[in-house]
Amino acid sequence: MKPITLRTLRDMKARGEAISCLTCYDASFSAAMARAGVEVLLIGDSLGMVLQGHNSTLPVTVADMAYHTTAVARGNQQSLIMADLPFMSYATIEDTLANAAALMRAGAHMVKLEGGSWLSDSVRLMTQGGIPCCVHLGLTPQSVNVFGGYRVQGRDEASSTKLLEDARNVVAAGAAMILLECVPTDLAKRVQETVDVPVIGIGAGPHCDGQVLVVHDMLGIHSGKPARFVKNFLSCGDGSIEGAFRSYIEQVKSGEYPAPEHAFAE
Ligand SMILES: Nc1nc(=O)c2c([nH]1)NC[C@@H]1CN(c3ccc(C(=O)N[C@@H](CCC(=O)O)C(=O)O)cc3)CN21
Ligand SMILES: CC(C)C(=O)C(=O)O
Ligand SMILES: [Mg+2]
Repeated sequence: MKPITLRTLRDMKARGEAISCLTCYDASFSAAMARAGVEVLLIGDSLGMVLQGHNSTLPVTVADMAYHTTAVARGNQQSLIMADLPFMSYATIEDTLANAAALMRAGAHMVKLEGGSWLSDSVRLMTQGGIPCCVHLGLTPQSVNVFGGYRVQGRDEASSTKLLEDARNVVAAGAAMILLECVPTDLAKRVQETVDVPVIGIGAGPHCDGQVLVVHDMLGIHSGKPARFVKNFLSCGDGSIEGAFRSYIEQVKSGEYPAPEHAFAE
């Protein structure tokens, strides 16, 4: 099998084949996801919550991200590996370039940052320097204290217009992918139609070019009430973990997931 690249993903968007993405933090899960055929593995800063036990992603460091990225990269040669730049590691251009470079040296093929139009200069410089970028819009968990909780974003006219503008601007600056978290289904559809790069969604409805979930969530490991977009795929397959990954890929590609109950209608 040929390794998945950004070209593969752009071709998938063009022919309407949904892209599957899961978070991944270690070599064993990386190998299992590659065997199942998950196209994109995200070393998410959600590891601060699901691995480290913090109640937000803010304590995660670049060293933490690099450590897990190294492990995931060793686990497989097939999937596209994307790593989150953690909280406050991209507040200045100098920090952004140095920290993104550290994640690329650790084995990432691209990095993801949370924000909007203000990231344009960083995105342009990283892309020019050889670091493809995904910009995460909507519910950006590193801003939980600004939002006052994990709330759906882009629900009113002003914020949905701004989100669409942000998507246009970062793509014009060179962003190779957009990730939309917890936004109304219709807004995600407008973004997907507007930009010519793949749009991956979580709690963003069925019209995105692909879907992502935190692996712990889709295997049924969560404390308390899971978010609306979470579905347990361990109980969908043959009971094995690789079976859960295969069920996830199948349901993302067939459109069975996400169903309306996993999305925000408005
Ligand atoms: N295990 C885990 N799964 C995740 O998806 C995840 C993390 N951790 N950590 C980092 C962020 C935090 N995320 C979250 C956390 C909570 C909600 C949540 O409770 N959302 C409400 C929406 C409430 C509203 O209507 O505004 C929901 O019901 O889904 C969403 C995303 C997504 N990320
Ligand atoms: C939830 C996904 C999109 C993420 O950013 C993470 O796992 O950190
Ligand atoms: Mg993240």
